[in-house]
Amino acid sequence: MDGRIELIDVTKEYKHAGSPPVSALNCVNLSIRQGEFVGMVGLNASGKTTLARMLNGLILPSRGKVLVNGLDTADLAQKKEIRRLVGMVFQNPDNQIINPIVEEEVAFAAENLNLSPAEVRRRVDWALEVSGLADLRHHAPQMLSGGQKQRLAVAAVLVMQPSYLVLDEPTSMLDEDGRYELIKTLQDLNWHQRLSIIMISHRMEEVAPAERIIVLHQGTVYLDGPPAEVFRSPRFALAGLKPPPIARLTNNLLRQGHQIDDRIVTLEQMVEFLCR
Ligand SMILES: Nc1ncnc2c1ncn2[C@@H]1O[C@H](COP(=O)(O)OP(=O)(O)OP(=O)(O)O)[C@@H](O)[C@H]1O
Repeated sequence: MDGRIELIDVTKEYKHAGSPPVSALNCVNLSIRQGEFVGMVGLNASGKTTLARMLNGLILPSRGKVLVNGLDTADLAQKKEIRRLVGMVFQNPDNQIINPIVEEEVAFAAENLNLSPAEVRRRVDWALEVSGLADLRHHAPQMLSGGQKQRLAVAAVLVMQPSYLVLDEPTSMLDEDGRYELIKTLQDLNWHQRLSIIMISHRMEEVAPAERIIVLHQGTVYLDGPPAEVFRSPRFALAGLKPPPIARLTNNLLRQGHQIDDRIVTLEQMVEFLCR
């Protein structure tokens, strides 16, 4: 049976002595299948980071349950396996990299899994290859560009052979080239390795290639569906969000009566359509 992450009636309240509780998530129900590419968007403070960190048990629900392939994130005995199944990549790669050489950084996580040296080597070679870093394996991480560092953070998670990769605004510190390379790497991992990608971003053009977009608004799942439907929904604007330029172009053309595939939301899809 295919795996999935399930959130069942999940509520999260942050409590600090002396202040009223802050409600970050309200009764969220979600199911993310293994192999899906999900973009998660929403205004500041809508609950995205809280939800992302719940997916591998970094944050536990105040009420409700999070199940990863059936394992409860609140069950301490499952913590190690859940952290292996659900890899996390954060905003700033500099905060995640601790080893002086690229391949040592990638090997580090695998060495903690009690694998044979041959298996560690095999996984490191594979992770560097699929992250496009094979030629940089002997470099010092601080010599890498922002985009390369972020792909190193991805490679360091991949050696654990996760089923899900959760990325919290991974491109926010990258330039355009770095963003493009990272998104391309994530798409390849999703297509070729069937790795689930769950990516938070403020840039709609980055989540447009996903197969599903989840919009969080005031701690609830406000919209959930294929990108074209989500971007066209009146609720998308009500959540304070603006579709990416190509989705707006497609909608304008449709409104003017042009014959165009209404699912087009990315530049690549538009180019393919026009060249057909
Ligand atoms: N550790 C915490 N203690 C108290 N309140 C918190 C804590 N972490 C988050 N919050 C509050 O929970 C709500 C949701 O925050 P969260 O960081 O999950 O939102 P977000 O959508 O990721 O925001 P952003 O886009 O700004 O990163 C906000 O009101 C935030 O202030």
